[in-house]
Amino acid sequence: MSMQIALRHGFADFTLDVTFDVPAGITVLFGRSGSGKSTVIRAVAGLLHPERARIELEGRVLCDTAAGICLPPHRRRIGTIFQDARLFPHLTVKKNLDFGRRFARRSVSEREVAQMVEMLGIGALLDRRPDGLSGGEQQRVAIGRALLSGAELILADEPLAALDEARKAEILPYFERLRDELSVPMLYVSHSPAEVARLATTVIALERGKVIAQGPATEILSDPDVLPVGAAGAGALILATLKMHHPDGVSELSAGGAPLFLPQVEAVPGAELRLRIAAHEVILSPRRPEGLSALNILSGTIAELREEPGTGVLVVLDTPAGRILSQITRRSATALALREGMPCHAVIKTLSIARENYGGGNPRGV
Ligand SMILES: Nc1ncnc2c1ncn2[C@@H]1O[C@H](COP(=O)(O)OP(=O)(O)OP(=O)(O)O)[C@@H](O)[C@H]1O
Repeated sequence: MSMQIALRHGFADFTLDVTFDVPAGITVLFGRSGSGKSTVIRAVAGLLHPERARIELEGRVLCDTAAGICLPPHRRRIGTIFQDARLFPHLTVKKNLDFGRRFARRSVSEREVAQMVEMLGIGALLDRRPDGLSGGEQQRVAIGRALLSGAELILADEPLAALDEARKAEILPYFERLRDELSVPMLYVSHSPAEVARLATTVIALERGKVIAQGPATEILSDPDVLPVGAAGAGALILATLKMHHPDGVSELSAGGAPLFLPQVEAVPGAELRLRIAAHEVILSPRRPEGLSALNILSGTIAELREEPGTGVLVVLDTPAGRILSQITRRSATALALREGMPCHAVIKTLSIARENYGGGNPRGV
């Protein structure tokens, strides 16, 4: 399953000019406000007629301006999930799901519906109407409706933006399941680094209407050239395997052979997890620290020192667990005489890796 997108469209003060592929899994369009994310979504959905475009989904041409082809939205076989669920208020959850099915291009069996209902945890809601559901529940129904329409691609335009933190935490695992258990690719818009780290298989980073980087999430998020949200949002994404739960409530993981400790992780030993480690949470020490309360020490080599506007320095450390970013002051960098190629140790407090910063599933970008 894949999609190829090449788009060019100009507004008075803005030109979008992008070319990228959407492979299996979740491809996150990531970038600051005004970088062009929604314009891409609208063009792919068929809600905006671009000046020049070629969009192909599974070998089907949805839009080829050179050939005068531009299919209307209802012929694209694309399901869309917006910030607000946009369910029909007068219909029950079951009828809302049936509505998606009615417009499916292929017949969707009762078994498929039952699987989807189970996957999204909405079985108990089927006879209820949308106004009695929480925002997170409504969004899960909207996802079900989009998937049951027989869509070959799901567009998700900031689907969590209108939810509070508790509802976001409730719905993120469902997106993880869709990513890992379904073959339908998803193009997902977000400007939250934590959300990108948790969900993205592939990241397309946009800036002023151009793609500035694209590739597997682990590479793009650890690349100091790609900080669409600014240095303050910098953080690395590393992959780890859960080893065991200790009786004192700490879970032990292994990241590239290096041990890491987190507060009780809700997963079984052997599970693969992705961890986002924010750059401002990482302390550096040229010598291996001893006698600290912090449990996680990753040893590595400084790959790059990058001056940031203001007083900061972003340090890129290569470790067996992957690239780690650390945001420190220029004063600290000078005091520690940090330089590229130097061995260094990253100290990460166990509690600084918050629940919303780790998630399970297929993180390797396949
Ligand atoms: N219909 C329009 N007419 C003129 N300019 C537009 C139009 N739609 C979008 N733009 C401009 O195109 C640029 C990109 O907008 P777009 O909504 O795609 O960005 P975005 O990355 O989705 O932003 P956000 O995260 O705030 O939603 C902005 O400068 C915006 O003002």
